[in-house]
This record gives sequence, structure tokens and C-alpha cells, in this order.
Amino acid sequence: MKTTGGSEEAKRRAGERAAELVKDGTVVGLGTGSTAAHAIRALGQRVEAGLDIRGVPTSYQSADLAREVGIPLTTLDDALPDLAIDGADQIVGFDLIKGGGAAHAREKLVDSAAERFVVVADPSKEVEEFDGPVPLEVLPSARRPVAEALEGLGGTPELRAAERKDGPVVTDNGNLVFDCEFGRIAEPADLADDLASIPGALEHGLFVGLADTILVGTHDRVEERRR
Ligand SMILES: O=C(CO)[C@H](O)[C@H](O)COP(=O)(O)O
Repeated sequence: MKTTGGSEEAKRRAGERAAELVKDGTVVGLGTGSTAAHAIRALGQRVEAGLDIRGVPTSYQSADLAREVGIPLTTLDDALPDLAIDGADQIVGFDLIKGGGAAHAREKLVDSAAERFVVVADPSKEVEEFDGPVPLEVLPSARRPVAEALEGLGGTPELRAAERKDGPVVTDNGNLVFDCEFGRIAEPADLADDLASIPGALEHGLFVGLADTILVGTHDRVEERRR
């Protein structure tokens, strides 16, 4: 499984704490990445012990893991999540950059549809100001105009290359991914609006105003912030 660094122990603590928040008879958004995977495994153990939930996966990764640990799956067509649990690449306050696993389009759909969105992370994800690249899922035929639009916004887009395949990453939805450097992002909400208006850029990885709770695992505890 791809991991974006940080302490695995801290991620496990955060994931397990998030799994404790899930109530019987509810629908849970299942995020993507190594930290969300800890939550999914912990939920699997609770299901084995009798917890009745259904999961809405955000990727092949989370769907496969949920099946493996015995969590019944559903879709947004059938039910909206009571709670979604997902990781992040950078966190500023309650805003996030996501998409390190190229799953941010479905993650944003599921996380924003949830009644409550809980972010799980290790301390390396918390930063003063966003300075990481912003991932964008892009229609394959829109690669050039989207790159030009991103440059027009002052960004430096780079097509994400696949690690174990020649050529670019292709998302679960059959699209491409740009990672776009903007340097320090002082006004994420303004940039999010600009990115959302680019034709052919299907979804960007800035999650502004969506998270309700941030759980940051450390070496010996979990720090919780609620909005
Ligand atoms: O946004 C994501 C996938 O698209 C992940 O949630 C994000 O990359 C964090 O991953 P990890 O928990 O492995 O550090």
C-alpha cells in the first residue's frame, strides 16, 4: 500500500480513534491512504464483534480492504454517510490538501456528503501554510488546456507519473492527475474557486471548509480538534 511517510504508529492511533466514533446502524465513508486504512481495519474488527455498518468506499483500495475485513459496502445512490473518515496530505486549521493517492475526486464526493467528516493524520501533516503541490484530476483530452490554465494562475503543473507502469497515473475514474506547485498558498479558498472553474479539471485536492474533526495521532496519544 502506498504511504506518504510519517509515523505508522501515529497513523494507527488516529485511525483507531476514528473507528471508535462510528455508531451502530450507520453508514461510513471509507477514505483512501495508509491512515484511513488503519481506521478501516479497526472497523473490520468491530464488525466482526457485531457492529452493524455499511461503508461507502472512496477508491478501489478502500473497497478492497473493506471487503477483506468484512465491512458491507454501499453507494451514495443508496445512502449518504453519517460519518466519513479520511486522511490528508497537508492540514491548515480545518482545511486540507488531499489527493496523494489520486483518489481526491471520490474522496471529496463522499467526505462532503457525510454528516460529519473526520480527518485522521500523523503530526507531519499539520503545517502553518499550504506549500505542497495541489493534485488535480483531469480529463485526458483536456491535459493541454488545463496545464495552460494552471500556468495562467501562476502554477507549475506536472503530470503525475506511474511508479510501476510506463506513462502517467490513471485514476480509478480513468483520468489523469496533475500535481501543481503554487508555492505558499495564502488564500486556499480563492485558489479553490479558481481551480474549480477550469474546464476539464474534474476535481482539485483543496478541501476547504469540509472537515469537522481533526484527529492527529502522536507516539502516545491522539489530539482532537473539533470545529
Ligand atoms: O488523499 C489521499 C488519497 O488521495 C490520502 O488520504 C492522503 O494522501 C493521505 O495518505 P496517507 O494517510 O497514506 O498519508
